[in-house]
Amino acid sequence: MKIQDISALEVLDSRGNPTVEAQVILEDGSWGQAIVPSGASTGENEAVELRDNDPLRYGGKGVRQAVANIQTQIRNSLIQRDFMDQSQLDHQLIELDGTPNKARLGANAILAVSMAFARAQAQAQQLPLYRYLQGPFTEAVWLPVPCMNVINGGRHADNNVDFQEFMIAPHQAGSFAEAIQMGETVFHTLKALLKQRGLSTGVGDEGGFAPDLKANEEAVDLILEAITRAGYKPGEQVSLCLDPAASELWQNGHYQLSKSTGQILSTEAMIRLWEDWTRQYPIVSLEDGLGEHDWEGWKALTATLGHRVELVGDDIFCTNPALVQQGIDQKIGNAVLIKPNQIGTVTQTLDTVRLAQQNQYRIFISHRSGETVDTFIADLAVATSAGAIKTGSGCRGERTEKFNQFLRIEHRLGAAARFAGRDAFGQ
Ligand SMILES: C=C(OP(=O)(O)O)C(=O)O
Ligand SMILES: [Mg+2]
Repeated sequence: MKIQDISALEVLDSRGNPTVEAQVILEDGSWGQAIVPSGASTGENEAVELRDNDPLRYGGKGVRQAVANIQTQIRNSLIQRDFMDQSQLDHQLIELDGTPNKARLGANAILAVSMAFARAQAQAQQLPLYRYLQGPFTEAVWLPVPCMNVINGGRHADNNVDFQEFMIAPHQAGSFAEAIQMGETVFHTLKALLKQRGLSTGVGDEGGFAPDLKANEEAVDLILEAITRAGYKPGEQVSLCLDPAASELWQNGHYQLSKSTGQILSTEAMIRLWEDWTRQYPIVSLEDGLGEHDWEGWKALTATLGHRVELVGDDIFCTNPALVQQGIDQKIGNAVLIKPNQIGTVTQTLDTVRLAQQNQYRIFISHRSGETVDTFIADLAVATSAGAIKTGSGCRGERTEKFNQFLRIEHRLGAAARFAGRDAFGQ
């Protein structure tokens, strides 16, 4: 079926920065729309997010050029053409861009069109998006564990906590709906606990609380207490996932805890810290425990902890199949974080998922810290049978809308729905 029209406009993300929205209309009137998100603690090898650099508009963060690229070059090369499938469309976009990292047209422009086309095709084929995206994957009936980021630090909050994300994983649930209820109960209990301790209940970029604390460990202690007070057993019903986003701490070959004590740690000291934390606390998943340049450190971390903890690569892999392949070859990590805008098309995102799964690496689907109410990643998680998703926590609409989409999918699947549970972390 031919593409009849493509359009785009500049809209806003949850940080109030511009981002790209695209619409694709097919000749039968089927229609798809999508908005791309934006990261703050980005990996160096991510596909290029095109910004205008005009200091008089949004401090240089406008995306008018990316929008113009959709309305002119991309539109001209796609309309009145018939694409057999998602892959053909995406490869046309990659070819048109002509660079290895989508620097010419912008990954934000390309991904918005790729996602909008997927939605239009799903509508034309009368399929829910998760079924359209399912492709050669196993049956799309698995709902992931919602890993809710309840304390924010690092680049995502103006507090004194160095590590970026402290998440709860309510894995001992019978359904996604029950997991959300458990997670929200802990979230609200944590709020009451912070209030009682005289700590701030203001939230960071991803909806988790962002208090100033005595030490990074206090974040974990508070969450464990909230889990217990909420009536759950830490480690049995609700465990922890961390994303310290260690690339952000990396300075001159060391890790610097500059928001708290200023302590400077070697790679070996960081590995020891994660060994201690994962023995002491019920941590099932550790993302970016070391930085993207520290491949030797990652090898040692994987050899030390990989048999008992999920080690997720975000900045080091950038959802890029070539980098994931290098990681597999060098035995780095055992799971891949999947963020479609790190690579820039739906097809390449699915390629990375497939490569990881074929090599027994788990996948963990992720939002960005700058989000919108677009729920594409929820359908992507079900389509790929991803065991886990992180999409913030309980009180910001752009995050809860993803939870709501999972609730809709679970409702729609009815008795066929399955909840991933603890297996999602290889435990
Ligand atoms: C979601 C993350 O943050 P950002 O979107 O800022 O990269 C992350 O680091 O995993
Ligand atoms: Mg990360």
